[in-house]
Amino acid sequence: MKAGTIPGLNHPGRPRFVLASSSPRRRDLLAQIGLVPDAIDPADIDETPLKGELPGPYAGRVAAEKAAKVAPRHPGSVILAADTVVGVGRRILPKTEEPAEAQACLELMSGRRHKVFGGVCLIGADGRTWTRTVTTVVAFRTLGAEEIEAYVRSGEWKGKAGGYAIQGLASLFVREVIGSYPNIVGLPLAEVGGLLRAAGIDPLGLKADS
Ligand SMILES: Cc1cn([C@H]2C[C@H](O)[C@@H](COP(=O)(O)OP(=O)(O)OP(=O)(O)O)O2)c(=O)[nH]c1=O
Repeated sequence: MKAGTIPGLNHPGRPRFVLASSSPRRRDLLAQIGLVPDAIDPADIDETPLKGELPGPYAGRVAAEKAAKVAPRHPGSVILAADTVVGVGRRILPKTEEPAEAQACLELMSGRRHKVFGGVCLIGADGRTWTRTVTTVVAFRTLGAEEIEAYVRSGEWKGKAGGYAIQGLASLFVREVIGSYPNIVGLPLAEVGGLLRAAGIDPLGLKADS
């Protein structure tokens, strides 16, 4: 094997792999483990939380619904879908679209911990389905009003769960991360690697689990 190449993920004969996501972060995270999807087919579903739904179950449910929506369009393919949800206590924070929403999220998270729930759903070529939710705890330091204003002006929060993106300027706010870092960005890679292997797309070129 050539130095620096990743052996297993794109091996000939592996099942066709479809990423059911429009997120460039998810594409980048998969590229980090050497996996280039054969197709990208985002799922357009209603992401409204159910009445009283908690953030963890919500992340898993939405990921499963995204995968189930896309799977019939790709028979015989492996489908991966995900959903990233930020929760403070029992509350689900929005994917922020307006500056005032982002400001409210940052004020809420300032000086305290929140949880990022990464729901992932993988459907195998034979229709077997795995759904997992991975939790990462993130502690923000106390943020000044001017810092929050400056961050809101940056626009980096647009379309991001909880109104921030840890891979950018918001890294300045993070005092501590407990758990998977890539889960915050969009995919819990350790978990995803295990599921891919079970579905016959074997990271590191190991034999797939049966
Ligand atoms: C908390 C946080 C979220 N995010 C992003 C990841 C997700 O793209 C987004 C949450 O929205 P999602 O609904 O999980 O994903 P999406 O709408 O971007 O893409 P798709 O539904 O097609 O898969 O927030 C970051 O990029 N960095 C962060 O630190």
